[in-house]
Amino acid sequence: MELLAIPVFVLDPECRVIIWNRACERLTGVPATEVLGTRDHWRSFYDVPRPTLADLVIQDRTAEVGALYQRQIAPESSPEGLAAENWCDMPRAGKRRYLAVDANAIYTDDGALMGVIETLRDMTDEKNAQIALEQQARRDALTGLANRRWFDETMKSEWARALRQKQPLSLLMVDVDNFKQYNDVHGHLGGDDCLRRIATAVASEMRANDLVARYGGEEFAVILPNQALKGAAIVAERIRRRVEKLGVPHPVAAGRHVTVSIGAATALAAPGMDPSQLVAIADAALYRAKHMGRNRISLPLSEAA
Ligand SMILES: Nc1nc2c(ncn2[C@@H]2O[C@H](COP(=O)(O)OP(=O)(O)OP(=O)(O)O)[C@@H](O)[C@H]2O)c(=O)[nH]1
Repeated sequence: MELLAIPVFVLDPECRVIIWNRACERLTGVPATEVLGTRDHWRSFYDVPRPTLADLVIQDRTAEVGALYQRQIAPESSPEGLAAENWCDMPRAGKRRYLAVDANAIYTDDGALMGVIETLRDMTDEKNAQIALEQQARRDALTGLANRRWFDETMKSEWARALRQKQPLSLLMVDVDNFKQYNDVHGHLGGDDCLRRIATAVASEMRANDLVARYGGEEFAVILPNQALKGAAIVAERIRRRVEKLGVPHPVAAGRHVTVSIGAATALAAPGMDPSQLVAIADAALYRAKHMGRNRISLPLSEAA
């Protein structure tokens, strides 16, 4: 076991380390001499005290795996023990790692527990590749912003959160003005370039919890969690000005520059309502902003000054 290429450690029935092989030393950056005979093995994997999978098997706490691990592998694939995957802090190795872990009990001939063997597989590269793929599938290819699917998912989860926390949820619909004429003069590729510049400008005005998405065509949507209408109007006006200041020449617009119109909406989520109503209210406000002459923001009718 010492020379196995796979990282392995073994705990005795009192959860003390009795084997910590070389590959485990390499993975964790912790020499065997430091952990053998101790119950400190968790320190090699986590910043805060918590059981490893082997501890859960020994202590018959298998019901806790779901809460403690990112992913539990179905028991059928590991009938003798437990299998799970988790992000580990790896304090001594200095680099977070995604580990696939198996923990299997070893018994004496007369059925007494001798210990539990835990094997570890570093799956960080595979996990990162999977995350990158998932992220890519949620982004709009032209602008790199969240795509419509990500927008819909976020609206749903933020709506549920707003309902739970009794916090307002705001939404901005941002639409490029007279974009058809821009395309007509600069061609579709020129239009694409303009959309990218606007996307970057809108995204630069956002805070960490906000989500900017390409809603479709030349329309963007901005989700502002925990934001009341007053704050949403301030963000909207900042975005409007930011785009105007880009100074992208427009062949026919009144100010000769590309501008956006923005409709804002805010709701205190209530049971029986759904996020599509917020989209409809913001869309109606956007329509009014267009109707009033473009390059402006508009609030829901009941809130407008
Ligand atoms: N270049 C480019 N153009 C797009 C894209 N998606 C939509 N468009 C164009 O955006 C234009 C939108 O035109 P309209 O809906 O008439 O709106 P508009 O000309 O912006 O007028 P208002 O919204 O009323 O100010 C159309 O010409 C679409 O072809 C895209 O991905 N790239």
